[in-house]
Amino acid sequence: MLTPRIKVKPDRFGVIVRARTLPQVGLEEYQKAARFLADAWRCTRVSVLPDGPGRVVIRGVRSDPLTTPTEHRPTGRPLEEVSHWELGVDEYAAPVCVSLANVPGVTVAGTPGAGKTSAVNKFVCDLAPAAAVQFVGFDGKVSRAEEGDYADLVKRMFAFCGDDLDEANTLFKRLVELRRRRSSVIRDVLGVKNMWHVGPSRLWPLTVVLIDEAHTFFREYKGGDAETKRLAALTAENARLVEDLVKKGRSVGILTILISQKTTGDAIPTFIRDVCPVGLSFAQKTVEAAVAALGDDIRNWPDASPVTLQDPAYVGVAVMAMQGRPGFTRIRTPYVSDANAARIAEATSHLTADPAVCLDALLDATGHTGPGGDGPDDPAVSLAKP
Ligand SMILES: Nc1ncnc2c1ncn2[C@@H]1O[C@H](COP(=O)(O)OP(=O)(O)OP(=O)(O)O)[C@@H](O)[C@H]1O
Repeated sequence: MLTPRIKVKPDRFGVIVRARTLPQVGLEEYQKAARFLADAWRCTRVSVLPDGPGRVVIRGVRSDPLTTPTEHRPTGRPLEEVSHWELGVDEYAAPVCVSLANVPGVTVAGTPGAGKTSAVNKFVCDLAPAAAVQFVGFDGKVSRAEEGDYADLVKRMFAFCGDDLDEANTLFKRLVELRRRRSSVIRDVLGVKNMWHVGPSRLWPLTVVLIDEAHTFFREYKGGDAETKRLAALTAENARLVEDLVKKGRSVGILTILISQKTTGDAIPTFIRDVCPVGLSFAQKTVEAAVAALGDDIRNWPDASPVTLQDPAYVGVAVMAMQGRPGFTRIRTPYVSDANAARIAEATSHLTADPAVCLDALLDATGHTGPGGDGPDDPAVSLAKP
């Protein structure tokens, strides 16, 4: 009998064990034994992953990281890398981080009270201290910013709009205009076709478009009277404008985050939803809602389905799908209180700037006259390199 030598590191949740494989006992045999190890070690769950050739790392958690609430107190200091979105920890307490570079859209779904607002608070608080990030907010739940979840965050937003469809339409058009201007000048001004090759900067900030209760802005109005027809035309146009932002915004540094209880096709048009590479879902009531939020594949992973997260112990737990990776990750997101979000928004409000104005400044500084500038020059001519 051979007994492998192991190295054990305990932590708050359990143990991390590093071991060598043995003749006829490889990774697969360790993995098959995981559930017996869980019983023997009195762990909630045990996973075995490769740790280089001939080595395995065994993670055993005695208390479940998913049902252990955590709180995050934002520091107010800028992140080293603004494109790193630290979401929380997975079921083995390993940090889960998503790269936002080259991501044009994110969807966040979940039943009321499941933790969406707290997740958005964290996201904004983490990025707000960077001058290279600007935010714009839409909240379909309120008429004015002071009424809702964005009452404090609005201080760090260069524009905000409530449920007024005309106002939303005007603001979406303004953002599409920014997208167009950026697309037409990016090569001349940044010297690259994709902003992520050089990273966001103060004058070319990552522009985060937060659309909460997104269905408000896209819903279909059915009816023959003139007002209903007008609203139907507005929401249809809103959908086309947001489609433009999501389909063409990636390379010019525009990230759209759509938040809605359900992300079924009637709430967020599928031509928008299906081009968002990152999807997060907090608890859901039905399999259909889970499929809308995470794609059809979630049917194949019933243990990870957000339908299983309806117990109050799972408030703040989200399931994530990432394009190009099999399976799903469950994540315990830390709670970020409104008070902390207010503190950070206030402390960083001086960094707020309209990216369109930043673009004007950048064009001026680099001697370009951008489209939409006042100069008599044909923009195509004035932007051409000598
Ligand atoms: N990550 C978390 N960890 C622990 N508790 C949380 C977490 N997120 C939220 N909560 C608790 O749940 C409550 C509701 O959360 P939140 O407002 O984020 O839900 P929501 O999904 O945005 O709801 P709604 O759709 O109604 O806006 C919070 O006040 C807080 O008490």
